[in-house]
Amino acid sequence: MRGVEAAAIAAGKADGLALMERAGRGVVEAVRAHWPDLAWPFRAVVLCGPGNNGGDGYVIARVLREAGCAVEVYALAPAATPDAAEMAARWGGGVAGFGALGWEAMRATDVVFDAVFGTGLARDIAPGVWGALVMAQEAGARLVAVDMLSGLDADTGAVRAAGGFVDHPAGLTVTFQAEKLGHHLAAGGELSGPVVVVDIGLGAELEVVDGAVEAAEISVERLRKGGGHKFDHGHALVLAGGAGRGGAARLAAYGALRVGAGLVTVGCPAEALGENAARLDAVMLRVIEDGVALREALVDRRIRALCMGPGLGVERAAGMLGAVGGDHPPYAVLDADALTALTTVPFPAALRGRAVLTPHSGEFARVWPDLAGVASKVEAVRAAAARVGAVVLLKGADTLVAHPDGRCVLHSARGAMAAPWLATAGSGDVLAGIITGLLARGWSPFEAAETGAWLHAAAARRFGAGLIAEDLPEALPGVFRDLGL
Ligand SMILES: NC(=O)C1=CN([C@@H]2O[C@H](COP(=O)(O)OP(=O)(O)OC[C@H]3O[C@@H](n4cnc5c(N)ncnc54)[C@H](O)[C@@H]3O)[C@@H](O)[C@H]2O)[C@@H](O)CC1
Ligand SMILES: Nc1ncnc2c1ncn2[C@@H]1O[C@H](COP(=O)(O)OP(=O)(O)O)[C@@H](O)[C@H]1O
Ligand SMILES: [K+]
Repeated sequence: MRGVEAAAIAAGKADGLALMERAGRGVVEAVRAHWPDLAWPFRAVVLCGPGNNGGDGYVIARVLREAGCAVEVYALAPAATPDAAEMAARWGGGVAGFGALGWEAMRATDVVFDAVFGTGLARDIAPGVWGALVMAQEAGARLVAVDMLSGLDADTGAVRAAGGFVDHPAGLTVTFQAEKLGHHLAAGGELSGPVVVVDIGLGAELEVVDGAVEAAEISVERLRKGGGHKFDHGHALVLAGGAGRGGAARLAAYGALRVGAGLVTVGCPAEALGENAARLDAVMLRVIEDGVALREALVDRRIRALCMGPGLGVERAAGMLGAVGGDHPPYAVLDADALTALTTVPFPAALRGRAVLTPHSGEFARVWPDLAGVASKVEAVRAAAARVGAVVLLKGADTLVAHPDGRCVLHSARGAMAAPWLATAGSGDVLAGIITGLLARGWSPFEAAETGAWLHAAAARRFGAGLIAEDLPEALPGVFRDLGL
């Protein structure tokens, strides 16, 4: 974002002061629009940092004063950039230090504006800074984060505050020109609250910011089923584990079938045949005892996609991974036990460019322990994809999908897109199945993963509260109807 601003300023599209004025005014307008119940004029506290985020704060203070609000300004340190210093001068009112902040002032205020740090956060914030934000929340004021809640890293969403931080989301975050990754990833997804974007006029061509990570999208036209018979829509094979362990694979199988694969077969050991037969109708069944049997099954080149992992058992998964190869390897989703198996067997070379790996954060740390500590989830998942030469989808409310070539998309389930009922046993198995079904239909791994994440969350939202994993495949037809399919 700062690059964008610098480019706009250099190109003569805007000067810093004009952008800051629009930013500050935009925050005040966003507050008016977001809280129609807030009586004007109100009492406000503005917390200002030394940089341009603080500069926005001084604009906010002045604009509120003009609107008749009683405003108190507290500065962590004097304004240290030319633009912020100019805005502090234009404010011209009293400025107290953070040391003067107390419960009395906080309890007497309606809205607290956090303009301490924005995109320039460079290290952990001092306890006095997060303490002030906590005090605002506990005193019952509405907390407005200017650009970023101070202490959240704008790129990674990580909290940079030793010893503590706020434990409720901001009442509102008002950001400029475009959302930042830090509003969606890690703690930022939880703590930013509703995020409103204010256009400060940087120009439409500059709106895609922070490079390379874009929002996950779907192609409705590609989801449409054209003509042809069932084999034209692909055959998916879901590998299952032994007796009593078939639930996860069955969930995946129904995900694959509902997303439109022409045929879906569950491959299980003979001991689990009876159990699966009793539970499956439209999904077919065959005995696949081990890796040798899998290799034989894959001679049928109509089997376009494999789902390996849900309920498979780590040892069985390792054997199956070793069997995938030959001249015409299938496309594959590696989830759950197949990911754990990657700690003992190598990723099959035949699946390079043909697989989607779908770890949650625990599985990610197991497979790539050295990447788990990387502060940026984007960098970690990109590095993992590059290492295996396959698509990696790192699950969570902030799902990221990375291609080995560096492309990366974010599926953020927050705000209007929230899908908290997905946090339920077996929902990941259905996601693996949905992606497998799309691979069977001929989608590329990256597109299948991106679209799978989108459909999975959309199905959860459509079903709503009370969702369990079984409901996800059943909710897909409704999602498709909503999309006009
Ligand atoms: N012209 C512009 O560049 C515009 C900038 N805008 C605002 O400017 C912000 C970015 O401004 P800056 O780049 O000045 O950065 P910030 O204002 O976010 O913070 C940078 C300042 O804080 C200090 N700092 C960083 N981390 C610290 C820590 N943990 N403890 C103590 N001090 C710390 C730095 O030394 C520097 O003085 C954006 O978030 C946005 O709010 C908007 O006004 C839009 C226009
Ligand atoms: N709070 C949440 N908001 C949105 N999606 C979530 C949330 N919690 C979990 N999910 C999604 O639910 C799925 C859970 O998968 P996983 O952890 O593998 O569970 P399981 O192994 O029980 O199937 C993932 O797709 C994940 O992205
Ligand atoms: K801030």
